[in-house]
Amino acid sequence: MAKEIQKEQEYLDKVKRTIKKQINEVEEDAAKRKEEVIHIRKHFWDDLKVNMDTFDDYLETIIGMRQQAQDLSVSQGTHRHSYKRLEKLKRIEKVPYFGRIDFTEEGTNDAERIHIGVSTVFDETKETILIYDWRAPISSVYYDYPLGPAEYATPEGVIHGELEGKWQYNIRDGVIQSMFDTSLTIGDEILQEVLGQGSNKHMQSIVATIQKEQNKIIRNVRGRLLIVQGAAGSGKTSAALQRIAYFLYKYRETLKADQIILFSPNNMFSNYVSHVLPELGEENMLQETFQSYLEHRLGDSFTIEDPYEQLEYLLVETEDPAYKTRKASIQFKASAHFFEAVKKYREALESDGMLFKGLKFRGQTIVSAKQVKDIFYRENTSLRFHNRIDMLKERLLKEIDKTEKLERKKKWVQDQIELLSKDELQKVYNQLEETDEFNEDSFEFYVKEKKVLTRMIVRSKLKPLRKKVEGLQFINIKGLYRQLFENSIKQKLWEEQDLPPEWEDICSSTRKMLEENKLFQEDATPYLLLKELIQGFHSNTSIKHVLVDEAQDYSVFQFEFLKRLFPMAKMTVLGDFNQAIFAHADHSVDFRSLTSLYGKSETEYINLQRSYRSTRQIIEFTRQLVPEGEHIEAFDREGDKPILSILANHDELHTEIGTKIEALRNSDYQTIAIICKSAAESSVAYDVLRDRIHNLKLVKKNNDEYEKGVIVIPAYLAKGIEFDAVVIYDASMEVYGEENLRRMFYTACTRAMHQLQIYSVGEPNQFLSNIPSGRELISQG
Ligand SMILES: Nc1ncnc2c1ncn2[C@@H]1O[C@H](COP(=O)(O)OP(=O)(O)OP(=O)(O)O)[C@@H](O)[C@H]1O
Repeated sequence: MAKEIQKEQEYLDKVKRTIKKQINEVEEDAAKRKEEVIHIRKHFWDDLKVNMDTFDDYLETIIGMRQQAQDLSVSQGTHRHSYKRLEKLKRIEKVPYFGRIDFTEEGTNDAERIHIGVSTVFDETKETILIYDWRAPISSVYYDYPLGPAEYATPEGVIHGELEGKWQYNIRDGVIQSMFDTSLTIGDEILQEVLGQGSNKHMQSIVATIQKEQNKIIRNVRGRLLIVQGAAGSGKTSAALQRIAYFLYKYRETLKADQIILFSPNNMFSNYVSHVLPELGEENMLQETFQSYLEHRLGDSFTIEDPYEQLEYLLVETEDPAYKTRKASIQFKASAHFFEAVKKYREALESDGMLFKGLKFRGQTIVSAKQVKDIFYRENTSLRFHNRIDMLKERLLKEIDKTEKLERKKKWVQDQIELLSKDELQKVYNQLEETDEFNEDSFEFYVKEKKVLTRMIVRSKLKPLRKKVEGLQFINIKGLYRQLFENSIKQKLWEEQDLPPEWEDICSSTRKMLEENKLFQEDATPYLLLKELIQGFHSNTSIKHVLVDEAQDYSVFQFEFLKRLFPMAKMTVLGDFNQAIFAHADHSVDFRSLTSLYGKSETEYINLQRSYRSTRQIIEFTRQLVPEGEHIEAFDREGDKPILSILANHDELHTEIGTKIEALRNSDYQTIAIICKSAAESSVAYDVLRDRIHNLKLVKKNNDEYEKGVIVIPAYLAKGIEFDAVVIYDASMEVYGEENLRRMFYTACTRAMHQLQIYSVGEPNQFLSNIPSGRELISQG
């Protein structure tokens, strides 16, 4: 082995020398480019002859300026490119590669040694590849095959061959620390080591240890929709991010990072995952939360409840008299029934039920709401709905034209002219000057001036009304959404048995919110969908890939919406039913039902069963918390068993937590989370524990950064992230007594990588009662 390592170190040294040389070359080039840019910027005006005397001089000046600007932009582009290349080379200088395959292509005799790293490195001749990018076609063999026959797809066809050897390297600072022949070692040594390390403030890339099933997700480019259901910690987010890097490599000629968008649950999560792509030498994709999109579209008209407010209400306000109605409302409004009803409603509006706003100008009605409605249902009825809306818009604009003409004659216009400021008058003269009317004799000029002023005043006063009509604001969307919850429409849309018993109360509370210009979370997407179904969809055609993480928290409305919003994009949806903690979860989409979005032939489904985040002991415990959890496989990494400690009261609890945190800190754990059920419980816990735990932090929904150290956090905010050690604040029956909190509890426990400590004040919750104590879980107290 020592000999093998030495030989490999020689290869590594050669690679390092090549990289160093390239760094020097690129550095030189980058410096030159920089100087060029500075020179052009500094001497932009010196090198330019500015002469505006004649039209030809003027033209020449403009052409010269354009040329200079073009030169500057080219130099800046080249400089940026050199700089990027330099950054890439520097990043791989210390660890140029992490794996190797020895592959004999069919029809040849010798195995070629293929070293695999984060990016491609050529030798000096630029003909031989010293390191293959992990995304290159041949690199897939490294992830997909054990020794023996293997193949990989290239644009020219499938290459068959024999995989003769497969190695993993542990390289640090340019020195090989160890290397593993994966055909000899049992298990994945490097993966063991990586997973055994402490958690980080930011998520890390996994390219050195991508697993076969994850590679399928990363490289899948077949259909329009890829659905990934995966256990907690199975690498869904990781796979999503490496998939983006893969796209950026595979389609590098045509795809830019800002044509990819990742929908994430909150800003803290966005921040947590924001380092993976730069670490891989790629620019970050766009990131958005669904809530921020809703705010962007509806925030001007409504105050929109955010999903965490909604969840907090459901977790905490169980004694509120309106609680039952609200819960039923949330579930109903996320259901397929409601979705179908909204679509049916929009269709029904073609023949009846549209609501409009009348047009008024200076207190006078131009067209009343009723007249608009009459026009809509009388004219152009054979056209399609959206064309009818367009025709109606044109018609209303014409009515405004008529009004404009009439208004010009009115006295208020003359009054306004007299009140015009000097500046405004100047503007009119300028206009007249441009049209040559200035040269005419003074009487005519006076008449024209008046005309222009009159036109200008009436037009500018009517401008807001025109804008409203152009923006289709004459359609009363709020009224139309409200109408869905009125008795007048009830029979048309629903079968009595489809409606929840709380229907009447749901209707009145929804109407009340609308009157106050507020939208419950559960109303926001249906409202927007209805608006778009009526006014036509806003779409973004530049986005080519949409990835939705934590997709179990999205309703059928939201998926439909994303599909229509990004009509040119392929979609990747990643989630885990067992972590569906949102209120509508009972009625949330089964991922398989998403097939209807793009059809069966355009949809692929991948299931990830193996979990990598936590130790075997933690996974063996957590998988018992959820139905069919026995299918979840643990990666073989050993650790302590989770511990359940039952305490008599909160004083004891706080003393115990204080001691536990001290012990965890002494064991050098960097990220420790005390996970609570809700923000309310977190706040209570924090107030007591802050005096006992030094530098304790409370995480709230608007936190942007994932903090190292010891934090108190509600379970729903800990989603998607992980901690070295997790302390469940109070897993008692009192706190988690409801069956619908099972997934929340599971989500909280599965955040732990190395240590899981569960406390319960009094009797533990029912999810723990099925677990044979003393085996996976040791009971103390
Ligand atoms: N192939 C791998 N190599 C190294 N680490 C991995 C691999 N796959 C997953 N991990 C690690 O496992 C942890 C969990 O991964 P990730 O967060 O992507 O899982 P997830 O399925 O999105 O989890 P959750 O559903 O609980 O949010 C991370 O620390 C990640 O780095």
